Amino acid sequence: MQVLVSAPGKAILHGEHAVVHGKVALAVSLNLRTYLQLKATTSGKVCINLPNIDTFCCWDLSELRQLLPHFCGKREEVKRLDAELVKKLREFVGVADANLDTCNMAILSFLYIYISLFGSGELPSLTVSVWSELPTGAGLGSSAAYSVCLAAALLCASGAIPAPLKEWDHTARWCQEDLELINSRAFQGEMIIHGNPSGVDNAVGTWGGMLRFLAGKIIPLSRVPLLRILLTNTKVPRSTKVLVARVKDKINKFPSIMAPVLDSVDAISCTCEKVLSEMTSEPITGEHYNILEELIDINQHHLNVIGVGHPALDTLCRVTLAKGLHSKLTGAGGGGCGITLLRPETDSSVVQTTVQDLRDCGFDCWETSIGGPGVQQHSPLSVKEEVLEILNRY
Ligand SMILES: Nc1ncnc2c1ncn2[C@@H]1O[C@H](COP(=O)(O)OP(=O)(O)OP(=O)(O)O)[C@@H](O)[C@H]1O
Ligand SMILES: C[C@@](O)(CCO)CC(=O)[O-]
Ligand SMILES: [Mg+2]
Repeated sequence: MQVLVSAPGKAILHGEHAVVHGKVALAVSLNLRTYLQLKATTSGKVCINLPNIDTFCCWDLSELRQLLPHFCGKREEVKRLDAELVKKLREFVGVADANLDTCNMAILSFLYIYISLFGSGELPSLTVSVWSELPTGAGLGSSAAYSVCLAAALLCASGAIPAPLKEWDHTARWCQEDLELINSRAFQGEMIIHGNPSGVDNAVGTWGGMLRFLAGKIIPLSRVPLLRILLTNTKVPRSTKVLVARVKDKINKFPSIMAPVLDSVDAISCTCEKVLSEMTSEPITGEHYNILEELIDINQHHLNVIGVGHPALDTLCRVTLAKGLHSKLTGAGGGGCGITLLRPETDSSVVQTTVQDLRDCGFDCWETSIGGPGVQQHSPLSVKEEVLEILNRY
């Protein structure tokens, strides 16, 4: 048995952090994807290869079986983590509670999904290799794309969902019911990595396209205008888990001050959704873009107020504004990535000089297309050769 899957990263247009506290977020998938290959083996081992984060691990099945007595097998409850299993896995991997180490988080989420799916039967011997085009830990949903790929491949390997790819297909997607299963298992992976995720990132990784997310409810936005977006990675490292916890502390400390800010972010997401919808039903005017730009500016100020800005993100906003372009952070902030809205009439020479100015600040910067498909199964022919070469190295 062999399964090859991929899931996209995401950009949040509006609503990051507020969405954790029950407000609306608008998010869109990117054309940057994470790829995962799972191979059933007869080695009696479970191996995981994560070259993006330089992590390679193998365990004997006999070692992993020791975890099973602590796994109670009530697997229908997927909205919460099995605290006993998490504790046991932390001991097994040797991670303290507060440890946020990149490789430990990735290993823990893999082992959690693996044990919770296979723990009540025979543990299979397999090798999983992951490669991503997304920067890790930079606000583009790398953790969600990783968790969605793990969930899809392991659910397939367990037989809980079918492999949708037919002999003659290059790519295939699962039916709605299977996507819901993938999304809920991926949410568990996100809980391990994020602590308290809203679920918006794994929803975009699962369904792709643009969606509105509110309190776990996912509404795909099918009629959206084509937006041109510049992505900038400030390369300032940050952890979503730490930033989400920091925002929660601030809300607890200043509830009456922070609540109106979150309400305002909610109103920004709703206004943006309305404008985007108008742009598909009436001729697009400069005024539509003026409003989208103002919403970006207001939200960026709010994100600074809730404590998730960074001087490098201020630099991004300043450098792009000097060219008449508007930017905000995307994802958890504290560094990582920002988005810049390009107007249809923005000349390519302006884009090029902006990109150069941002690169001169030490940032990575590229124009991206948005709205790509959610989680997919692939035939090897439909995956870029360089990606296949990396996955097949292990
Ligand atoms: N390609 C990958 N291989 C292995 N682990 C990965 C990969 N991509 C992400 N991860 C895991 O996800 C963690 C980063 O998640 P984090 O939520 O902090 O950032 P993000 O998802 O990129 O940004 P955001 O949540 O703001 O969109 C890494 O520390 C690692 O554990
Ligand atoms: C910061 C946050 O709102 C988005 C991270 O991409 C966290 C979440 O929703 O889980
Ligand atoms: Mg994440």
